[in-house]
Amino acid sequence: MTNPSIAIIYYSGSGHTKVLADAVNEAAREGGATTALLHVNELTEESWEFIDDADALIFGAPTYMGTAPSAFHAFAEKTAGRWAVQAWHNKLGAGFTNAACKAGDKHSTLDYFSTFAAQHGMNWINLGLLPGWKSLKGTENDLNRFGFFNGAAAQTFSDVGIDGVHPADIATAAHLGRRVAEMAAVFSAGRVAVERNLAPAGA
Ligand SMILES: Cc1cc2nc3c(=O)[nH]c(=O)nc-3n(C[C@H](O)[C@H](O)[C@H](O)COP(=O)(O)O)c2cc1C
Repeated sequence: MTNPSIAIIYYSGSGHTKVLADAVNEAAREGGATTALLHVNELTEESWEFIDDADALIFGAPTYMGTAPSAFHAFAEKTAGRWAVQAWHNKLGAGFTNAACKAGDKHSTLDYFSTFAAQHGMNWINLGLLPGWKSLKGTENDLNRFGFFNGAAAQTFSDVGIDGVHPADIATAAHLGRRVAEMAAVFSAGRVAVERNLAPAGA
């Protein structure tokens, strides 16, 4: 059985979300996946081939004006031809976002990513973590410190550099990468097992 392949397709304006994308990518690799980290503005024919062949796509972008940035929407619109023939049907999908405010309408961006995946007939993998920082025992260093379920959500102050991305958010992003790698392996193995069961006896 081959390793599952995962494309991390992201946008980052000033580099904050790239730090999270790197964490997702590294964790997915450590989880046994073959990965490609792809900026939406730098997609080549090879990138598109990797995306089309991948078992899972992880979408990442900061939240701009309550949704993903226009560059990500431009990427999404370029996939309309694939949508028309459901070329990504049954791939796995997941997402992460980052914003300056604690809430910052990050929810809309994650919802948008999952809707985009649903339009393509993909299966959405959620974050799979209980919320952190929700009682007096919790701290801002908890995993999933903003209590999202649909994906990984981070907060980075607008006046800091890439060193200012919070370690708990980096760890939460890494969790998502590991989880998608694990789910992609389960899904690929399951597909092989189902196909074997469906094969005519003696085949
Ligand atoms: C045009 C624009 C719109 C933004 N809109 C939001 C927003 O709706 N909510 C929010 O909390 N932060 C917003 N921000 C802040 C960014 O989400 C934040 O600075 C983020 O860390 C940038 O990530 P990046 O360095 O990967 O581009 C906005 C920033 C820009 C440039």
